[in-house]
Amino acid sequence: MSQGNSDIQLPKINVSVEENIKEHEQDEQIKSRQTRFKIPTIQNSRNDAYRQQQQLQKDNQPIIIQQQPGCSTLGGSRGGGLARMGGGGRQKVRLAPGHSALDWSDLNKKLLQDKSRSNELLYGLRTMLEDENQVTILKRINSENMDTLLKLYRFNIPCHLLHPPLRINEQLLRLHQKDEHEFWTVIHGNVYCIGSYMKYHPGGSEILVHYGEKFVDVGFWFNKFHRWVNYEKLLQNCYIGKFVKDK
Ligand code: HEM
Repeated sequence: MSQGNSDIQLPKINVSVEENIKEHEQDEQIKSRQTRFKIPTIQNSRNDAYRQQQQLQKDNQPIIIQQQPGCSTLGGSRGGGLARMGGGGRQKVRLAPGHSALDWSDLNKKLLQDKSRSNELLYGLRTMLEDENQVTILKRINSENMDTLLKLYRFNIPCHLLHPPLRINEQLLRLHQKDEHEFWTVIHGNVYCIGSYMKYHPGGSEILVHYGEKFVDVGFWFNKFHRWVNYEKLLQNCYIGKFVKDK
C-alpha cells in the first residue's frame, strides 16, 4: 500500500452528510483566511517586481532606472566604449573567482600584519635597487634623502612607512611599466605598483595599462570614473613613493 493514501481526507462514514458538508465548509473558510493573510515572501516580491517590469515593457513604457549622483552602484548597462567616460553607463568587468573587493581587503590585512611580507606587492623594487643604472638615477633625484634609500635596501621597510618617501621620476616609472604584472602608475603625484591590483580592479586591467602608458599621472581620469574611491587606502601596500619632475 502506498503511504500517499494517508494524505487524502476521506469523508467520515460514522457521521451524517450534513456534518461532513459543515466540516468541509469550515476547511474552505480556513483556507481562504490563509490566502488573505499570506505573508509576502522575498520570492513573491521579486516575482511581483518582475511581473510589473514585464507589464511596463508590454505597455511600451520606458523603464527609468534612477542613478544617484556620485554613486556607480546603480545604473543602466547599455552602451559601450571609452566614450562614456564619467557618464551613466557601466564598464565593469567580470572578475576571476577569488578577486573580489573583499579578497583584496583580506590580502592587504594579512600583509599589514606580517612584517616579513611588506613590499610583497611591489614588483620591480628589488631589481631597481640592484640595477646600477637605476640606482644612479635614484641617487640623483633622492640626493637629500639617501637615508630613505638605504633603509629600503637594507631593512626592507614598507615603502608607505618611509619618511621622507622615495622619489621616482618619469624615466624610472617607464622602466617599470613592463607588463600587467610589473606596472607602476602615478595617481595625483603618488607612485603605485598596481600589478597585483589589476586582477581586482572592477574596471579591468586593460584600462589601467592603456591610461597608465598614455599619461604620466592618471589622477584626472581616476576622478572622472570614480572620485569617491579611496585609492590611498586601497593601494596602501602598493605605494612606491612620490613622483617628481626631472629638473
Ligand atoms: C589604480 C587605481 C585605481 C583604483 C584603486 C580603482 C578602483 C576602482 C574601484 C573600487 C571601482 C569600483 C567602483 C564602484 O563600483 O563604485 C572601479 C571601477 C572602475 N574603474 Fe577604477 N580604479 C583605479 C584606476 C582607474 C583608472 C586609472 C581608470 C581609468 C582611466 C579606471 C576606470 C574604472 C572603470 C571604468 C570602472 C568601472 C566603473 C563602473 O562602470 O562603475 N580606474 N575602480
